Amino acid sequence: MPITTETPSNADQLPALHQPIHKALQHHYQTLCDVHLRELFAAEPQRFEHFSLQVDDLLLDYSKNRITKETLQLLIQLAETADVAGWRERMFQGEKINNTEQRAVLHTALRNRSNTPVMVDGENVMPAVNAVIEQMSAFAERVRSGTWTGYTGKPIVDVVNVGIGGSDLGPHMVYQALKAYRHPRLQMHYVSNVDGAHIVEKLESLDPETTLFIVASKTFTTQETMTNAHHARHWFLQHAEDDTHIAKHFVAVSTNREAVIGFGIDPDNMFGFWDWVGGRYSLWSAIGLSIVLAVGADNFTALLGGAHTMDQHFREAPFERNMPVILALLGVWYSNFFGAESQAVLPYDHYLRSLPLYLQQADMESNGKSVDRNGCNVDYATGPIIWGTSGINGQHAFYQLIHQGTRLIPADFIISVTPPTGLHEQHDILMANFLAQTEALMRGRTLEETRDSGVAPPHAPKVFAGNHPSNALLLKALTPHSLGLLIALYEHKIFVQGIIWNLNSYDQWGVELGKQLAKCIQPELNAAETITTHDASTNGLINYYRQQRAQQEQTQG
Ligand SMILES: O=P(O)(O)OC[C@H]1O[C@](O)(CO)[C@@H](O)[C@@H]1O
Repeated sequence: MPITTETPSNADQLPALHQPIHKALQHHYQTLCDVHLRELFAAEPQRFEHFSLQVDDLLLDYSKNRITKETLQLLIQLAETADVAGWRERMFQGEKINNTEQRAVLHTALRNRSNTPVMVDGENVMPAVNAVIEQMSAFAERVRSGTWTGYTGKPIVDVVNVGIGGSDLGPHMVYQALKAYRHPRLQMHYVSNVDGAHIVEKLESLDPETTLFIVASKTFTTQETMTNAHHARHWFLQHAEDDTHIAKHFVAVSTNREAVIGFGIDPDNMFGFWDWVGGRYSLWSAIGLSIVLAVGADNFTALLGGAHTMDQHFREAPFERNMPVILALLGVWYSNFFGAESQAVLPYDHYLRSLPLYLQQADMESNGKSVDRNGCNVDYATGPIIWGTSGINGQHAFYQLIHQGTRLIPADFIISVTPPTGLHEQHDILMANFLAQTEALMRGRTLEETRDSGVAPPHAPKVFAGNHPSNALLLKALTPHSLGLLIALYEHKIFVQGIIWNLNSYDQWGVELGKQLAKCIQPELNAAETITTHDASTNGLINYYRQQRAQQEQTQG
């Protein structure tokens, strides 16, 4: 039996991993865990056809996974047992599936290009969604055309997005990814860290006359963002002097109108969104304002369109042809049966270099949980550790461990067919490495093959066990549309895994405790008396810091 704090009386409410299907999968795992991928490929020459799937501009080849058709059938039964289809409908229809905060989860409404009504508390949210898109587009047009000017009449050149977590990672990643679509005059900057070095370094090169700040915060209370925003405001006023000029240089993106007004930003320059948009799912909302400024409304709409295409696919395709469902089930297979602890994300694309970072928040803040939606401790693995970096660079850093280390690390390899730069020779090298890595991980190299390959002895350290699973994701090209497809694919994968693990993927209580403690500790760093209210370690560190700082201040005079 599960180690739970509260055991639901109704067996139907038990997590899918406590239902008989789990036993069936465990049994199946025993029959497959020692089978090598080489054998699976040898037994099934049509494996690519059987285990690949295309959605619009995105191809997923999942044939290099340690699965058979039976595995998939059983995993699909697991998804059915968890009622993934029912939960999926509840999400799309605006039910409050975020049960700890009593909120709907409707990032899909933000990109609902078919504009069908989406109801929350009896109200269709689409008119409000469309109105904000209109507002962002009109504003972006003014900034891009140069008709929106700074306080001395010059067009805006630099835009600084001040935000953290979901109010930073998504827009920043998309801005990098869509470099080819950027406005030639406008440059976006992203300041997130409260470490003063981040904003100081950024402001060094900026001209207050031509800089626009977007203060991006869902709550408008996040300490890091508000501290940076106040610093930016102070810096700006040192130059502009008159605070009526703030209206031309500061805009806000938030759900908290009062706090925006309190900061001194004209509410006409506020772009709103709603509590049913989770921070890590918010790049499609007004949080994407820097994206609209950089690439224009049409390209932003194309990004939304790509995500909408994936939403429709996710909502309608049968599980056996459903890309997010398949990706999610493969992850569950490795986490809960093979004991894999992490998942590598390896984009072979310089412009997607921030995708692993973005997915770390999306996935780990969503499914990094050990209490399920019924308040019970789970006794199975949930969200994996997401990590990775851009391909080739990673090959020369950590791939050794993936190939020959002791851990099983499933990896997603991502690449575009068309290079964004037009440099075909380089792209072929990239592609060849992409393919070589997935092949090497899958095949490995036996002792005999190592000897025959002419490699000098000793041979044993040069043997590769292989049998390492990977997915290959190929975009036709990195466009706003295909990027939308890709991001939404991962969002829905996270959703499906959360349902199978019986989690609420849309709250994040785990980040709150540290925030609260920091608020207590901050004044203590400047207290006159020795601090004794914490554990010995924390007290010791606080007091060491206070003493050292006092000594340094004394020396500096
Ligand atoms: O947009 P806000 O409210 O400033 O929050 C920023 C981030 O802080 C968190 O609440 C915790 O890291 C994230 O979920 C969120 O994306």
